[in-house]
Amino acid sequence: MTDSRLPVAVLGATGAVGQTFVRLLAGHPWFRLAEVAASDRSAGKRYADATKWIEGVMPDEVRDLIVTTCDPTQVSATIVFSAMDADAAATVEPAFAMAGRFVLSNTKTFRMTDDVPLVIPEVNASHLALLDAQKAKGWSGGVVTNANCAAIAATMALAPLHERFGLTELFIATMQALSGAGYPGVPSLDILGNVIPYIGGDEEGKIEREMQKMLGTVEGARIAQAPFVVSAHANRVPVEHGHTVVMSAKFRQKPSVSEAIAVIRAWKGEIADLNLPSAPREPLVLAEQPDRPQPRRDVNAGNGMTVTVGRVREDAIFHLKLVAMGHNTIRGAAGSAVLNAEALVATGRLGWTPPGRA
Ligand SMILES: NC(=O)C1=CN([C@@H]2O[C@H](COP(=O)(O)OP(=O)(O)OC[C@H]3O[C@@H](n4cnc5c(N)ncnc54)[C@H](OP(=O)(O)O)[C@@H]3O)[C@@H](O)[C@H]2O)C=CC1
Ligand SMILES: N[C@@H](CC(=O)OP(=O)(O)O)C(=O)O
Repeated sequence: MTDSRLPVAVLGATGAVGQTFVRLLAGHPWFRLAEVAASDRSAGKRYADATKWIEGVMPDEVRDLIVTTCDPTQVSATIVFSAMDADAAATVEPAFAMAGRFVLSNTKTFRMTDDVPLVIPEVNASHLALLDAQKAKGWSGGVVTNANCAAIAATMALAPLHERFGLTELFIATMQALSGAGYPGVPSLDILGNVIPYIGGDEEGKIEREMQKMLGTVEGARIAQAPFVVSAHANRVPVEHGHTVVMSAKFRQKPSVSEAIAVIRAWKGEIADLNLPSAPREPLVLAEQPDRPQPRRDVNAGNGMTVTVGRVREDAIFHLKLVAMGHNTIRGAAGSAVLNAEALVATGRLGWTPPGRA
């Protein structure tokens, strides 16, 4: 039987996020993982030999693929997921876009570039319109990015409140899981029984900048950022998966706790009607119990694509405080990029219709 799914590629396929792509794409109804690429160190090897597989069992269909370099002359897929080292992405991702490919990138490199959309489809699928502006660079493809993993969890929780009440000030402290640091990541003797109040690579700066872009609006060839200020504290904690963010927020119009809860419960987001394969039935869930969300209990909600919110209550300095938690390598990274690709396809930007859709 012929496989009518679209062949796709993963750049940085041997890394921690790359492996999450491989797991999420195994058995995907629209996409078939056909090509894997990584650094010169891995190129030419079988994927199974080049990769130190971290979680579960490596899918059979990828084991014997030969790893190529991250070069558009070596990779033929139109949809290319990028989980590359951020410095290498600076030249590689534009080269793919120039060669007519659509790059769905996890890296920080182009997130804040004016004409590059920074997308959580439920929050701002409309920002994909920026792809039209990228044509001015001579690109026949394009680059779509997803945000920092902690910023994604926070933005999803705040999106319904911002839409209704207008966020003005946000204080946020994160408790970020170890898988966010890649593999082998933080040495065990540094993190066991410990909390590290610092995450390198300007983690706090990314959280303080990226949310305003995601919650902004399209204005021609750029995004008019949402006008709120953020103060972030990022911490590494001994949790395997799941970034927890505790937040205090102030709004143009002060919501009561019950209004805030009602707005969060009612929120479905921008893509509810598109029926995308990776979209969870509920992008946001409000936990009933007073001691949730917790990574151990809630991280796999919606196959890792649901963000769980809890502890919505009054704040004596700001207006409201709340907690949100999401899977950092699924909703915070590879799962979001796959959902972005599904949104691109479903909105007709590839001119390709997936199997089973009219
Ligand atoms: N971990 C997380 O939760 C998140 C990570 N990200 C981002 O995703 C990206 C990948 O992160 P992560 O998987 O943790 O990192 P890893 O270090 O685990 O993996 C990096 C990948 O990039 C490849 N690579 C390194 N240098 C080059 C190069 N010069 N040319 C081509 N490929 C190269 C590596 O290949 P090789 O094996 O051959 O060295 C490997 O496949 C990073 O940009 C990170 O910031 C984003 C959101 C969340
Ligand atoms: N820095 C994040 C993971 C990451 O790579 O973030 P970014 O994609 O913003 O570089 C963490 O440690 O949990």
